[in-house]
Amino acid sequence: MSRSAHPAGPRHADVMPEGHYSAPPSDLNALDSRVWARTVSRTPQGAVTVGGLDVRQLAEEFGTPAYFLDESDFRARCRAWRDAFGDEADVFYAGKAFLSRAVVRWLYEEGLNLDVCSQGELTTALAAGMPAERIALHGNNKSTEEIRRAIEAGVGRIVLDSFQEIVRVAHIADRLGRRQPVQIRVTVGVEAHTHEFIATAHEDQKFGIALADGQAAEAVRRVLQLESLELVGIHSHIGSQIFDTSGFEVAAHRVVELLRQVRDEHGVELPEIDLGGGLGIAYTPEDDPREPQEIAKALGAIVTRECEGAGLAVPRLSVEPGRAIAGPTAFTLYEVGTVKPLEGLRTYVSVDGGMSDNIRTALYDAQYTVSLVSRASDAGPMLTRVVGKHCESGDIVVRDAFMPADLAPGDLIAVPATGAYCRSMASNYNHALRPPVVAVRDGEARVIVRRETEADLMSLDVG
Ligand SMILES: Cc1ncc(COP(=O)(O)O)c(C=O)c1O
Ligand SMILES: N[C@@H](CCCC[NH3+])C(=O)O
Repeated sequence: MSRSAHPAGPRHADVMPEGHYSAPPSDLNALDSRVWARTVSRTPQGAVTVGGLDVRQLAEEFGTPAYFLDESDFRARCRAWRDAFGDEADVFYAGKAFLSRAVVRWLYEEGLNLDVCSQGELTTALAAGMPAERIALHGNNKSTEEIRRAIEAGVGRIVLDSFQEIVRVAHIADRLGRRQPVQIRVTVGVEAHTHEFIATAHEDQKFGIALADGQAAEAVRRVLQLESLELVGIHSHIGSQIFDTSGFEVAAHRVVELLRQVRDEHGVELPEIDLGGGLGIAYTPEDDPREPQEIAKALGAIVTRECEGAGLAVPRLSVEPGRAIAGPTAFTLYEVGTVKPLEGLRTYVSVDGGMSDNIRTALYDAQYTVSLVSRASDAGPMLTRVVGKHCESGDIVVRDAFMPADLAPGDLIAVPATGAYCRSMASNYNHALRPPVVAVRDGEARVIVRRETEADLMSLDVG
């Protein structure tokens, strides 16, 4: 549909412009519990609260844009994963989704382990007191310094990603006089039904060692020969924002086949299998994620069945959810700066943040919803595009959203489900100051990552 074909007309015209939207929701003031953190609700007076605190007061105190994270929801999700997998399995929260020292303490207290994939994440984890044996180190190109720090700290596992890395980790462990537990990350050849940039188990990509051509079996041979490495298991991560367990089923089948091969060739039964993370969340009410209980049951059953078929003892299972824990627990609060109607197209709503605090829309064409939160409105719907303030026309936060037609500068709007991969992927584009993360719980709000300041920016610019 070409844009010039759209007649000028009412704000949401008879001939609708291209986009991902369906009909306007019947109630623009409703907050769909599938996409909002658990303690978010709208008061009878119209404003929205989180953890019992009014967003207008939060904006007043902490400014906008800002991420507000529902701590009790985060902790509840940790517990749900922990309880669902029980004592026979380990849950490693994937720190890349969002990590801070407060988060590390919550993970520790709720009984989760932690997957880190960089020195910064490792430092954060250790600084907040996560016991090293509960940390796993990932990465397709870990530096020698990262490896040294991890081994010295005594991390529970390093996940090996290439043949060069096998030698590198073995050498460093040897020099430090350690025997380091390791897993080998394999690519199982599954095409995950997700965006190309976040699928990770097809063979033509940078992560892992391929099962298909015997490379993974060769990696096992090499690791088993190295005194300073203790091979504890095989790791597979098939991608991200995945809704069904069929990809995990194929992955488990192929990983168990490798375990069988290893037993037959070396007489060794590897005690661990990690199926990675990647479980999807609801960004819009159309998304239908599985509950941890259901996932745990399905994955446990798949692994048990495959191992029984191969005559192997069932290894200890681990998983690495990041998005599924952090994602739904936060929203980004923005103030509307300008409202620009383009007749017959849509209304552009500019907010005080943008692609610097949420790159996912630009990067993956991710879909989000948005709501007016500083008041309720009984105005009719208008089709909007929520955009940021960056010098980039692709600076879109929410591509298509219906908002009340009386939306005006000064209103506060919020985008839910921004707890994962928003603050952690935030940038300083246009010298933006990255927003704070404010944890809210039982009527109290606390900054856990402070807003960047101009002084922070200037301190990097050494003249
Ligand atoms: C090895 C590994 N584990 C876990 C995750 C976490 O993924 P998600 O946040 O989608 O659960 C990732 C990222 O995709 C990953 O690469
Ligand atoms: N950052 C991605 C997912 C990649 C996860 C890490 N392998 C996202 O926002 O969806």
